Amino acid sequence: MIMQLIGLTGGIASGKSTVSALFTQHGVPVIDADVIAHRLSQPSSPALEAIRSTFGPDAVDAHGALARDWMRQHVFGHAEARTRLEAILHPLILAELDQGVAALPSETNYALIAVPLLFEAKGFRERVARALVVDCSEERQRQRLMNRPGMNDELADAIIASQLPRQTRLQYADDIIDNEGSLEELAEAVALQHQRYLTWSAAASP
Ligand SMILES: CC(C)(COP(=O)(O)OP(=O)(O)OC[C@H]1O[C@@H](n2cnc3c(N)ncnc32)[C@H](O)[C@@H]1O)[C@@H](O)C(=O)NCCC(=O)NCCS
Ligand SMILES: Nc1ncnc2c1ncn2[C@@H]1O[C@H](COP(=O)(O)OP(=O)(O)OP(=O)(O)O)[C@@H](O)[C@H]1O
Repeated sequence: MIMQLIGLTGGIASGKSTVSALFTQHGVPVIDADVIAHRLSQPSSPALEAIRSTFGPDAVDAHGALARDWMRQHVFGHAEARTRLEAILHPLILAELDQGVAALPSETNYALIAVPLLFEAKGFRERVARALVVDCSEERQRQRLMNRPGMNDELADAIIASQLPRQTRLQYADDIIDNEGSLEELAEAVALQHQRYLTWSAAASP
């Protein structure tokens, strides 16, 4: 059995984490780039010293972890700063993704790699056989995003503008999960897609 990798992506607050949790309920392993990025922002991380020397002492909090609020304000709406942060974090995220894949059980049919910037950032798309996009309208996306603590219109605009436009992401998709509706509808869509991937991964393995 050759394990197949699917890249799961979507705009901010489109529902990637919710979809990941639903695939996990079907026993599908999910390796999440956001979870890795959060781990890399903890005090012991090799990224922190590079972040401090690039962005200055304000980028690190009193405990030695990444100052997330500070960094959010500094990178969204500031493409050059965002590129510098990504240049530090993305190679480390890719290395941890590869380690995670290598540690998966050998009997795995297929696994998901959840990556918000699957199409935007270098190195991610080429690691997966197919790209699965979680999609919803921009109105629904903003509605879900604005429920997040500390969010405001200006920050939401800046984050959405730093990601691919919805239509471009849909053009790059191999598969799409619609997340405009209820959680029940989403669970049904994931169950259907899971069956398709089981069939596809069995056919793709010699
Ligand atoms: C800027 C940071 C500190 C803000 O932290 P915050 O807690 O607000 O966000 P969190 O990390 O939970 O990410 C939430 C969402 O923000 C969006 N996002 C994160 N990083 C980026 C980015 N570089 N460009 C565009 N959107 C991004 C994604 O949709 C992601 O799902 C953080 O997002 C970060 O360290 N980003 C750089 C690492 C990265 O590129 N992560 C994406 C993995 S491919
Ligand atoms: N179909 C749905 N019905 C109702 N609420 C939903 C639905 N899908 C997602 N949500 C809610 O919308 C919010 C965003 O979803 P989620 O965290 O899964 O998105 P995400 O794409 O992982 O976000 P991020 O880009 O920040 O990582 C969450 O509060 C989630 O519970």
